Amino acid sequence: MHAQSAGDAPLVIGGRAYRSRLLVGTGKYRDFAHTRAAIDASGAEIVTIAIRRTNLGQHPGEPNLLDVLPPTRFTILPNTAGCYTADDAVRTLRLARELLDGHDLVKLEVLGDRDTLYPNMPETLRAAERLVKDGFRVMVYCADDPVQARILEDLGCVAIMPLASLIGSGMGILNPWNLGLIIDRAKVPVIVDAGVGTASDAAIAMELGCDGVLMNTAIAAAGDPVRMADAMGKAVVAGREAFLAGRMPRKFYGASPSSPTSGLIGRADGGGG
Ligand SMILES: CC(=O)[C@@H](O)[C@H](O)COP(=O)(O)O
Repeated sequence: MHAQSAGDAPLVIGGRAYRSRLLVGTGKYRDFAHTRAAIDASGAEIVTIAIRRTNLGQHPGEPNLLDVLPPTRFTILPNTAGCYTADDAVRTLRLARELLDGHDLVKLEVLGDRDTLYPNMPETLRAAERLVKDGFRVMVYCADDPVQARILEDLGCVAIMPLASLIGSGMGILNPWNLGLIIDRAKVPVIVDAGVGTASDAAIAMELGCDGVLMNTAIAAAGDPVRMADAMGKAVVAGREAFLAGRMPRKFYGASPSSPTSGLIGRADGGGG
């Protein structure tokens, strides 16, 4: 387990506190054993599972991911990967609630097209409204649009999850300014979801003030997923520490010597550098 930043509050989502601010996916691994090994190395406590692609008991007799990731140990976050309409997403999460004995913390994603996997925001808003009314605690994958993010929060979503870049692209954070606007306004946790490629991306998300980071491909598709998972866990803690510490002000195109400039031996001009 990667240490929580000293003196930091836990991440609270839907009324439950977590020490780790790294959330991970479960897809794209060679087998369930590798999935578990990488998740253990990441220190993540919340793991998201694509209900349409993973057996959680809907296919009796086949390997069940819950045997490898027991809900007694992990918070299971069913997600609607592969859903393109609000109807599909709502139906999928109702199935998940049945399979998981009434579990109601879910990740909503309604995709807009098969090339970009960009969120379809009108359908996402429709689904979020229905799910919240139906008693779900909804964490929602969304565009990095501050207005849409605020509408989702007003609808009652428990976490806002803007993309860093396209799902599976590993392109990192393409619009830190929009993320900053979302973070400044949100009263629920903001968790960057999708597009993280390497540890520095995760650290930057946390330095920006995100409450957490969700990722899958950067770990599962790494040369050594267990090692990358460990690196991601450390990066999230390091980024959070830097955010809490408060970065120095930037000096755009203005240097400032890092050593004293007065009283230098044998120099009348102060030197510097
Ligand atoms: C696992 C999951 O929920 C994905 O839909 C998510 O958006 C992660 O994206 P990356 O694979 O780019 O990390």
